[in-house]
Amino acid sequence: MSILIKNGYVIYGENLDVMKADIYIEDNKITKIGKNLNISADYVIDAKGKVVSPGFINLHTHSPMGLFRGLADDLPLMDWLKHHIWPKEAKLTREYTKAGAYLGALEMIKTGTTAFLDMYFYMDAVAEVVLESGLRGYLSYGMIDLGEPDKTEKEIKVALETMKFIEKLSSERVQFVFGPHAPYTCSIALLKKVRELANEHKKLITIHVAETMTEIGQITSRYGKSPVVLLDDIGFLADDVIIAHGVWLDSKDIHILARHRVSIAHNPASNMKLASGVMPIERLLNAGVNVGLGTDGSASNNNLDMLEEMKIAALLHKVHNLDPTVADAKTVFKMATQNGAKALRLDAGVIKKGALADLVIIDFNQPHLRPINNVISHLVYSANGNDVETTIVDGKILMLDREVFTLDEEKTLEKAEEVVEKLAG
Ligand SMILES: N[C@@H](CCSC[C@H]1O[C@@H](n2cnc3c(=O)[nH]cnc32)[C@H](O)[C@@H]1O)C(=O)O
Ligand SMILES: [Zn+2]
Repeated sequence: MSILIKNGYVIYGENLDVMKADIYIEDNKITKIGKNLNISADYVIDAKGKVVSPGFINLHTHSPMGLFRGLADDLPLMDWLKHHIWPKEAKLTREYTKAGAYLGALEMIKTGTTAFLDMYFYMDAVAEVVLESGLRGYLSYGMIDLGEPDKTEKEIKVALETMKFIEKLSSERVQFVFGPHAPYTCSIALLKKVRELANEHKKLITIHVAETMTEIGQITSRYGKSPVVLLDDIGFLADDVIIAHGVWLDSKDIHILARHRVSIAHNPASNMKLASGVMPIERLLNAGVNVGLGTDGSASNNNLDMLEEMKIAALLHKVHNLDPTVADAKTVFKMATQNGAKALRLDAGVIKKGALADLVIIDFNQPHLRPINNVISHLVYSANGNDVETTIVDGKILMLDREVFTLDEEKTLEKAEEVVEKLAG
C-alpha cells in the first residue's frame, strides 16, 4: 500500500525543522520527502494548513486503567494503590481487562499516540487488542511477589507465558517487555531472575523506580540504600531498562543511570496528581540520560493525551525551577517522540526517509492554532489530542479525518460502561 500526504507542514528530522513538503509512504516506511511529489498512490491525503508530525510515544502507561478513571482521585500513591486500585484490580477478569485495553487503544489512536509501553495484567488480551487496533504495543506483565517465593515463581511463569503468546503472534508491532513492578513490591530474587531472562531472551525491562519519598524511605530502611543503588548493586541496570518516574534521585543515582544508559519515562501529570514530586529533568538531561514521556494510567492522570502531557511537563518544570527557560517546547517534544523511540529501540519518532511510517496529521485550521507562527510551540502549548485528525502506524491509516477504521467506537465505549457496572455490582 502507498500513501501520499500533500501540502502539509512537515516536522522533519531529529532537529524538528518545519518545512512545507509532501511525504510518500510505501508499505510501512517513509520513502520520499520533498516538494510537489508527483507520484500516484493508493491514498492521497491533502494536508493543506495542517501539520505532519511524528506519532507520539507513550513511554509509560497501564492502558486498561481507563476503566477506573475518576473512581479514586485526590489520594497519595500508597493509599491509592493499596486501598482503592488493588482491591478493584482483584476483581478484573481477562474479559474486563480487554474491554479496558480497547478503550485505551481507541483513546490513543484518537489523540495521536502511535506506540506505547504498557504494564498490566492479562497482557495476552492486551496484545490481541494491539494487533487489532493497528497500534504498536510494548507489553509487560506487571510482576509483584511481595517477597513470597511461591509468588516469585508464579509471576515469572505468567511473564514467560505472556512472552510466548506475544512471540506467536509474530507481529513486529507487538513486543514483549519484562515488567517487575517496583523495588518495593518485588524481591531481589525476582529482580535478579528478570535480569537473567532479559539477557537470555534479549528483551527490554520496565519498572517503577523512585516514584515517591515513601518508597525511598521503605527501600532505605529495608536495604540501607536508594532504589537506584540497590538495582545497580544487584546488576539489574543496563541500557535495556526503562524506569518509570525517577522522581527522587540524588546525584549519585543520576550518575549511575547515565553510566548504564538507562532510559526514564517521565510522567508529570501522574506525579502532580498523586503529589509524588518533581523529576529533576535538567540534571538528568545534563547528565545525558535519555528521558521519554508517559501518561501513566488513566486512574492517575486521568487520560492518555500525550499533547496535554507535553504541556504539563513544560509548565511543571518552569514553575518548579522558577525559570521559564527550563523544559522548552523542543526539548519536551523530543521527549514525547524520538526519546521514546530510542528507549524502545524503534526506528520511529522522527520523520525522515527510511523511518517507519508512524505519523499523525494535526488540524491547524482552527483558531487556537493560528497564526502558524511556531509549529512546535503550538503543539506543546496550544494543541490537545483532539486536534489530531489522522493517525498512521506502520504505513496503515488507523484514523482518517477523526474516523477510526480499526476499532468500533460505539461498541468500545458501551462495553467499558458495562464492565464498570459489573465491577461495582
Ligand atoms: N501481577 C500484578 C499486576 C501488576 S500490573 C501493574 C500495577 O501497577 C499499578 N500502578 C499504576 N500506576 C502506578 C504508579 O504510578 N506507581 C506504581 N504502581 C502503579 C497498577 O494499578 C497495577 O496494579 C499483581 O498481581 O498485582
Ligand atoms: Zn505506572
